[in-house]
Amino acid sequence: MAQINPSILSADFARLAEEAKAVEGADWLHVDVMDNHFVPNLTLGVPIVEALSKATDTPLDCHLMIEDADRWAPQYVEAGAGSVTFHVEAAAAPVRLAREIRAKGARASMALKPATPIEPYEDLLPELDMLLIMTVEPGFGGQSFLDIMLPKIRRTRELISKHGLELWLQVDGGVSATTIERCAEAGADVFVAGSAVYGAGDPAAAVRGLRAQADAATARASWACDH
Ligand SMILES: O=C(CO)[C@@H](O)[C@H](O)COP(=O)(O)O
Repeated sequence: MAQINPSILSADFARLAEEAKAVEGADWLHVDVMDNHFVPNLTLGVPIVEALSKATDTPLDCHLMIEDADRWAPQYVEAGAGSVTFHVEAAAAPVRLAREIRAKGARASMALKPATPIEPYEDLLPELDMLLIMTVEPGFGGQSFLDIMLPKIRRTRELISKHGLELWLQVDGGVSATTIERCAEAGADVFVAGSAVYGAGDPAAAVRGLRAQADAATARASWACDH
């Protein structure tokens, strides 16, 4: 079944605990950590992740858009994240870092900006629990989905199948009722949605609607048949 991870970047930061509860029923809560260096925006850090992990039963999927990921990522596991995503562009030693995240008890995930190809990282895939393909330039919610990322999603799904991996394939940026089916058909199975969830009148219903659309699209997709 498709997983839907609401991004709290689109939530009301003054009411984070309530906003987390508003999407209970989602698979994970996506937490965007930005340092104003790796991306031109600044959000939150370890203390808020620690507080959020106590405020909700939904596991936290922390997406680190920060420099010096090797130093900081393990601290997010200690703060209570169940999954930690670092950007390959910001990690000096991605294999060592993925192993450290797993050894500390979280799922290890690596993200690629739109201009970063997947092919140089094929041999790293067995070290990961999830691969995140950014479908916008990281930094802000509410941007338009980049259709030109669909071939990268397809190629990544082929690599996952070729190696027989259980790796989850996440997409993030501009995912909505109008784009989620294309992502699912291309091979994504984990969907981050910010404005499409928190901009809806009923965020929990928006999660259910997106999941139903993604499941229907996956059922039609050829990649899912040999899964
Ligand atoms: O990481 C990011 C942006 O850098 C995302 O998680 C956005 O927060 C998604 O927001 P929408 O595009 O779904 O509004």
